[in-house]
Amino acid sequence: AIASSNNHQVSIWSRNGSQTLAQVVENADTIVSAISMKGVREVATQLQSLPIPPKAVFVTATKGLEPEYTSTPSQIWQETFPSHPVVVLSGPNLSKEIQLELPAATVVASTSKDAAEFVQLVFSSSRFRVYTNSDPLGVELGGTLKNVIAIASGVCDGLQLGTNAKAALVTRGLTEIIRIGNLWGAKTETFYGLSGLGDLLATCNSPLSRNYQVGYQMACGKTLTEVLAHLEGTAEGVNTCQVLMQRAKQRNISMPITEQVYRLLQGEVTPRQALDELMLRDIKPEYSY
Ligand SMILES: NC(=O)c1ccc[n+]([C@@H]2O[C@H](COP(=O)([O-])OP(=O)(O)OC[C@H]3O[C@@H](n4cnc5c(N)ncnc54)[C@H](O)[C@@H]3O)[C@@H](O)[C@H]2O)c1
Ligand SMILES: O=P(O)(O)OC[C@H](O)CO
Repeated sequence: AIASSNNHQVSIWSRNGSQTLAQVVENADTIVSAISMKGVREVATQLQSLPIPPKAVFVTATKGLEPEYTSTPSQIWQETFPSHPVVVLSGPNLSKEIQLELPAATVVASTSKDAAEFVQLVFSSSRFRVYTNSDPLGVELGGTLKNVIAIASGVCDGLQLGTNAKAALVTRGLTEIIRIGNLWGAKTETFYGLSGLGDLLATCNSPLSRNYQVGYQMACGKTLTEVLAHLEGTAEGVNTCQVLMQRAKQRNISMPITEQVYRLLQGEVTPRQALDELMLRDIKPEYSY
C-alpha cells in the first residue's frame, strides 16, 4: 500500500491468487518477498527458472532462519540471484499498525548503497520513515533473533512478573543477540538501532506480536500445539529458537534465555521452572572484561 501511494505500480503474487509468478515479475524493478521462512527457498528456486529483469532489486522482509544451514533469507536470495542486489527491510513494523497508517520507521540494508537508497525512496512516506544501513546481516538478525526474546517476554507478562523483570529480560536478551550476532559477522551498533533494539521493544511489548502471544498463552497454561492452532499467521520465533540453539551449541556460545525458551517450547520445563533456572544461574559480572 505504501509503494502504491508513492505512485509505483504494484502486483501481488500468492499461491492462491490468479496471477502467475512469471506475470508478476515480468517487468519488475523491485521484487519484495514477505513469505514466511519455510517457503523462502522454494519460491526463490521457482523464480530462478523465470526471466527476471537484469536490474531488478530483491527486497526481503522475512524474519526467520533456515533450519538446515542456519542461512538467513537474504543469504538465500543472494545465493540464488548472485548478480542482483539484495536489500533487507526490517524494523519495528507490526503489520496491523502499519495498515492503520500509524507512524513507523524501518531500515533498508544492503551491501549496495545504490540499491538501499532506491528501496528507501520506494517506501518512504509521511507515515513510514525509512533509514538506510550497510549491515544487512545485522539488520536481518536483529529482526529474527528478537522473536525468541519476544516469546520469553510474553511468558514474563503472562506470569505477571512485573516491569523490573521485563526490563531485565529484554536487556539481557539484547546481550544474547549481540553475543551471537557478533560471532555471526554482524556489527554491534546495528543491534542498538531500529532493527535491533527498536524491534525488540515493539515485539516484546505488544499483544499484536504472534511471538509474544506464544509465550503469553503458554504462561497462561496452553500447550504450544494449542496456541499455534489458533494463531493468526506465523510465529517465526518457534523455529528460530531451535535453529539458534543448534548454532549456539555448535559454537559453544552461552544463550541462557534462548535455552529456556527452547526447553519450554519442547515441553521440558514449565514457564515457572524456566524462570527459576534463569534466576538461579551462577552469579557473574554484567560484562566479561
Ligand atoms: N506480520 C508482521 O507484523 C510482520 C512484520 C514484519 C515482518 N514480518 C515477517 O514476514 C514474514 C511473513 O509474515 P506474515 O505475518 O505475513 O506471515 P503469514 O503466515 O501471515 O504469511 C506468510 C505467507 O507466506 C506464504 N507462503 C509460505 N510458504 C510458501 C510457499 N512455499 N510458497 C508460496 N507462499 C508461501 C503463505 O501462503 C502466507 O501467505 C515472517 O517472516 C514475519 O516474521 C511480519
Ligand atoms: O507478530 P510477530 O511476532 O511476527 O512480529 C511482527 C514484526 O516482526 C514486528 O516488527
